[in-house]
Amino acid sequence: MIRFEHVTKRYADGTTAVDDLSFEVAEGELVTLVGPSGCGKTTTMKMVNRLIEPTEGRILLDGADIAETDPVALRRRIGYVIQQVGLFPHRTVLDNTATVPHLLGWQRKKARDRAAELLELVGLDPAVHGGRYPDQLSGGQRQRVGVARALAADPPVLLMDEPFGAVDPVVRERLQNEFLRLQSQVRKTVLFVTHDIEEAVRLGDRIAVYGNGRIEQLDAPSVVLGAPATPYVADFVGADRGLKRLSVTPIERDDLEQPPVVHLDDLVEAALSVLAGENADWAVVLDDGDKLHGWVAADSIVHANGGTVRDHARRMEAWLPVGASLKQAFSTMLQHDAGWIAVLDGDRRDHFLGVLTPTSLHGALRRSVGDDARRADRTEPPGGDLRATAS
Ligand SMILES: Nc1ncnc2c1ncn2[C@@H]1O[C@H](COP(=O)(O)OP(=O)(O)OP(=O)(O)O)[C@@H](O)[C@H]1O
Repeated sequence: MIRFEHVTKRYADGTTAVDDLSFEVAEGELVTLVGPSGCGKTTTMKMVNRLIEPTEGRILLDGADIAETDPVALRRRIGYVIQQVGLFPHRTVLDNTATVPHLLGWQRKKARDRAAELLELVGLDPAVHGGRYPDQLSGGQRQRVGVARALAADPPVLLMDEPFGAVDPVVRERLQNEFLRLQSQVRKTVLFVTHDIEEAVRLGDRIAVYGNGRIEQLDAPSVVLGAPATPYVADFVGADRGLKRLSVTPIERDDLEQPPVVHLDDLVEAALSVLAGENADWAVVLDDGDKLHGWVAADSIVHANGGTVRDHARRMEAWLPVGASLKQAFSTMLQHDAGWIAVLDGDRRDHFLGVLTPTSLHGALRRSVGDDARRADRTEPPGGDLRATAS
């Protein structure tokens, strides 16, 4: 969808801001550009909407060279969100949001309806906020309007330059989560500039780690964190990259352990024989519908005088749906002071799939490094020479 072919930008004073850059962003993909200040991220982004012209190379949008497209027409196909939102102070939030539809000549009612729809989508009530002026909003709300405005004409491409950089960390995390939810609905092709590795990892389908005008590595976040391509990348992502990996690695079914399972109405003797057969100290307890109830310990039933598991089972509150992150798994273990957590089928609520222990959690983390490295190999853009160049 967006393709950079050997793009170089040298400014008049001789600074090479971007150096022979070749990479591709697929349709519907969100690529974060991350790196220290001055490494060429913004220059890369501004070349896409022709606020800056490359010195060499070309950029293709849907296969067409953007140098041959009228810049104004081009920019109408590209939503642009920046840190200093740039809302018009004397226009209402609704009118600000409808800016591009107005420019495109939409009828007033259609443009305002679309703006109201977009405000709802970014979590602002048009009836409450639509008539306000930008200075009557919080910083986080202004950023949301910036996102709504960029999406108003439904552009296929979004460029976002540190859009959440000016708000405090709590609001920032909320905006990031909202944006992820939004992106899962609208599936735009997004280039997102940030200097914050946490943000890059959280948002990006892939992240491009910049160093001095070049991309040092372009891969899925878990690969960048698990297998940094160069010492520079390893240093940039930080010594705690293992911890960061936890938040981008989902629990998969194959990660789970299968302890013995008994049911609430099983007789105690039957449960004991299951436990003995598997040489286990405890078993997961399910109800009639195979939904998680809790667990039962061998030593709590070994001296029981008849009865069923129901009389001895304990409830288990530490559970997560499959697909939740390993970070959530770890955090749930700590929160419940539990040595394991139950993993349930997210689609069939409460349907028990298996358990995750610290050992299997570690296994999952190691498994995903290999998986992602293989996946990254398969998703190389066509044409071997178009790989992001590692210096
Ligand atoms: N108009 C200009 N003339 C000369 N040099 C420039 C110009 N604009 C940017 N540069 C230089 O180009 C390099 C890349 O700048 P760019 O703004 O792309 O970096 P960045 O990675 O986005 O940085 P930041 O995170 O600080 O915004 C820097 O060395 C910068 O000083």
